[in-house]
Amino acid sequence: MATSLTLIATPCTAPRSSSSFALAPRLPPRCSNATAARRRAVRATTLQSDQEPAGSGDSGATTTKLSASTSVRQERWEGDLPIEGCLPPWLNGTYIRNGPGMWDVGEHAFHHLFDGYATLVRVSFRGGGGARATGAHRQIESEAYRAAVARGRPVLREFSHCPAPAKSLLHRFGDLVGLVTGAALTDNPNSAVLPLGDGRVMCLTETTKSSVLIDPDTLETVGRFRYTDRLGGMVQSAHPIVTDTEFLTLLPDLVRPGHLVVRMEAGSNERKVIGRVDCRGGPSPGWLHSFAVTEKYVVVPEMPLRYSSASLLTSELAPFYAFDWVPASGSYMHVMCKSTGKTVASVEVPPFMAIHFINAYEEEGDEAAVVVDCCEHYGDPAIIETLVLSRLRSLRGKDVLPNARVGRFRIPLDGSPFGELETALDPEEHGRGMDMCSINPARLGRKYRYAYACGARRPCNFPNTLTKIDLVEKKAKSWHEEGSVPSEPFFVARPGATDEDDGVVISIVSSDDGEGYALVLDATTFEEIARVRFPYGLPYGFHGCWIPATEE
Ligand SMILES: CC(=O)/C=C/C=C(C)/C=C/C1=C(C)CCCC1(C)C
Ligand SMILES: CC(/C=C/C=O)=C\C=C\C=O
Ligand SMILES: [Fe+2]
Repeated sequence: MATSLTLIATPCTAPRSSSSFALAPRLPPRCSNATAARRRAVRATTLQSDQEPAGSGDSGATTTKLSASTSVRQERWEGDLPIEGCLPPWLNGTYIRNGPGMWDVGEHAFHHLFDGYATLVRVSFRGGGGARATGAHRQIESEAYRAAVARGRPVLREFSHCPAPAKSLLHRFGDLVGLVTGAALTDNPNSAVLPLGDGRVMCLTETTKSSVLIDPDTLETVGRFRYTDRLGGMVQSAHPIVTDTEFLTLLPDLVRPGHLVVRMEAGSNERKVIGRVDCRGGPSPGWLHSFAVTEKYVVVPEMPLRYSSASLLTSELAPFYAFDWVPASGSYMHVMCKSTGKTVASVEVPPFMAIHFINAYEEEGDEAAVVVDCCEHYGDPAIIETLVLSRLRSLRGKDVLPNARVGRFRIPLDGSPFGELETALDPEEHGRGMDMCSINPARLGRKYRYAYACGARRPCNFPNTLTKIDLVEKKAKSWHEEGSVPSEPFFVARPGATDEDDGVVISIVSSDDGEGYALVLDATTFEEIARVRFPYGLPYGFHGCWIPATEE
């Protein structure tokens, strides 16, 4: 059983003490900004790293006291963070990362990585002469989280967890209503965190009700994001595409298999339909965690891992939780014009399995096409099972991470019925592991050269490197530290930069020896330039965002 760490009810700024954790002198002393004052760590008063496990469940193996998949319940922590190395003078702003940091509640231990209650980690950087970093860590107070803490068990349906059916007939009727209306589904927004064009910051996952606003400074949960339209639907992409002016997302239609492509203007709460794509395979839409856009088009993927209507209606788990693997139903890619809502291409493609799309762009000329890149798992849904917590905890060091690659689709725009899928670079370049990607946002929807992702240094059971992929030279550079699990490498451009890789990459690392720190890599060289340590280990998390500081 993995240990769970509970850091509850800590004051906003907990008592400060001298740092008692090692600051490894990995970087030249002349470059260190970690003055004595800044070395002061803020220790949460209730830190109990040797606390007994909170649940018994199926999490399996014995582990070290803190690892990436150890639950850390942190109601609120804020403090100064010591910096090792040099923050670039221009790095002024806030990085926030979302993810499932709490997989145990009461006696209940969750089964899958995607089940955990949403946990935010913030690092605010002020680079240059008076460099400073402050951090924060807080649970998102979703209805699912609050109910689970109050009852000592999950009450709503999570990714791999269905609450037991009610015993009485009357309550069974209540269950049915919950299933049909979606009220029984989680609102635990543990996937992405997105600054909207109007300054609001949204966290979300794949249920529509999971869209929640947070305060980026205090990490406080502001409240549910209420869509004022009447589009309904229970499910959404966990990765809307957000720019300064708009928010684009897909709403799978589970009744009449298809997807609504919708747009919401910055400042609005009303989504408007751009168009609808009908699914080609059945019996239901393919799982849609993320999608891609080009400058003119929205690309809607349809893969053979499909929502299981039976599971959703009965609250019983399907072979892949809420999904069925239906290879015979085929794989397709659809391309919709953003301005007309017309589907301009709908092609059959080789079988694929992708959770995250990297980017897409248009190729003009005689052979006009849309090129779409994704983290592709060789058309095998086994990656879902790889992310079961007991496997993550018990198989560390075993080479059981399924192979993945940068999959590149070419979707012809001339009416041809088939699209191609090829491997964009030799997967050995990134250890045959590939997921949790980002790009320079200035290249969104345009031809691009670099992607940042988590790759593998084998043997491993989970991606354990930060990798910069050069899609032109077909090469990769990696950062790796034994026993460390880094989260998605998030690219932040230097203000005024023109080169695509002029900036830094930020990731939060959870290490086996119980450390948690934000790592800052030079995006060009992919060398470490700074790390900023938290006073205790942090659980693994998914996706991040960057909010530039406003001029003082
Ligand atoms: C964290 C991540 O990558 C994915 C999370 C997905 C979730 C929480 C999916 C939840 C769902 C249900 C609870 C039932 C309905 C279907 C579905 C949206 C998959
Ligand atoms: C951790 C993960 C997906 C997270 C969802 O947002 C996928 C990891 C895949 C491993 O290669
Ligand atoms: Fe994701």
